[in-house]
Amino acid sequence: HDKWEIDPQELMLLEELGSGQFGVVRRGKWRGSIDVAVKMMKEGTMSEDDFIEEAKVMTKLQHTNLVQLYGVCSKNRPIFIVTEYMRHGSLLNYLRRHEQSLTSNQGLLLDMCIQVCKGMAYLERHNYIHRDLAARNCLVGSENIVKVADFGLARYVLDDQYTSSGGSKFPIKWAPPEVLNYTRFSSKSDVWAYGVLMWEVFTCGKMPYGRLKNSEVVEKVQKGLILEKPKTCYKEVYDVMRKCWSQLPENRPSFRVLKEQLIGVAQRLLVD
Ligand SMILES: Cn1cc(-c2ccnc(-n3ncc4cc(C(C)(C)C)cc(F)c4c3=O)c2CO)cc(Nc2ccncn2)c1=O
Repeated sequence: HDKWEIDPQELMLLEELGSGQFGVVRRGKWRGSIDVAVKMMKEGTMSEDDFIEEAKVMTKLQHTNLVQLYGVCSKNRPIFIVTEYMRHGSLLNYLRRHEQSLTSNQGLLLDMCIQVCKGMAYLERHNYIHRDLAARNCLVGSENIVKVADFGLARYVLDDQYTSSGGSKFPIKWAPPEVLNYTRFSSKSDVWAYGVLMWEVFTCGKMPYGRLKNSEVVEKVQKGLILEKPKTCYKEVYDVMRKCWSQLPENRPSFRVLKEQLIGVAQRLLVD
């Protein structure tokens, strides 16, 4: 019996949560009581057989700061991807909606960054690359818990506007030089994206590089321009962001090291 295969008859579909890269996502109940989110994969958006194979691995990735994949309904079309439900939606929307109360709460902003870092350190330990880490791809649950979502799914997107670095949907503003030039993804390219995510958190959801066009961002990033320090951000926190934006991947810290550094900063800042 394939543990990762979910019987659709055990699912009750409720309201729509939004439509992501692959089509409509709805809230649901699994086996009567478990809150889930169900992605109903629009035909032609994903290389489904490859994903179904990978789902066996993904269901084994379990951490409090990762949105848990419960399984898939792959026996009929469209396939369903069933995950844990996070009641407050994307971190990006959460930051923008709560800007007033968050700007004065550096401790909470830093805690959110540390939670994402813990989830990413777990993926790094399992040699798992996210490929599209950003505040829009993290989710918020009860008691300000933050989890990383949709890790690894970028590999199965069929839309080449998203997959090729020249495409209109490629996340240029979260990409390091080696990804812009050679689409060379690694945990160190996830670290660069994590630095941009920290900037998003401390600006409560501003767009990185403002209204600069993607082509202008590519040019500036390759010249070594980096995002400016957010107004409400301690210098020690900005120093950590800057390390994530080292031009060379080997000069960026690992998520394991980042986690220790950020916890250290939190202890120093929150004692005073
Ligand atoms: C698990 N989950 C998923 C979503 C939800 C809803 C719609 N689209 C998405 N998204 N968003 C982004 C996304 C991105 C990708 C890349 C391959 C990385 C590009 C692949 C996806 F498959 C998705 C997806 O499905 C999500 C994220 O997977 C919303 C939740 N919760 C709420 C709660 C209240 N209001 C709105 N959403 C929730 O708990």
